[in-house]
Amino acid sequence: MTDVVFIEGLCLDAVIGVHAHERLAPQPLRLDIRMQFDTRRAAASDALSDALDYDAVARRLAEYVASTRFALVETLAERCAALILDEFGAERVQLRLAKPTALKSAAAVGVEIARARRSS
Ligand SMILES: Nc1nc2c(c(=O)[nH]1)N=C([C@H](O)[C@@H](O)CO)CN2
Repeated sequence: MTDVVFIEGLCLDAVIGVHAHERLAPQPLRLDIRMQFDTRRAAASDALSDALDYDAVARRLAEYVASTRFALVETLAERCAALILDEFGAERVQLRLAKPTALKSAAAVGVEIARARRSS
């Protein structure tokens, strides 16, 4: 089963970066998220309670990211992926975290990671 619930182009702001000027104010981030989740139950019931609610994920990430002040995109990406796996029951998550304004010479910089839920 490889059903995926995705969020494309989630725009969030965070204080993030290694340079002093990045510590002074939030900067824009773009997240692209693919969450592996069996969608058959939700499709059968047509009930949001059976789905991986991407609106709830987006709202929870916005709340969490706004509270962070990491140096590296790697750290924030890791924490966001863990939050999705732990709180929303996704089997796997692929997360791309980009800084569109960090480098004047680039359209964006960032990191892409893939993490799976650890079997207990
Ligand atoms: N692998 C990484 N390299 C760099 C990062 C990062 O988060 N991960 N961050 C910076 C600066 O904060 C840059 O984004 C702004 O000048 C440089 N390299």
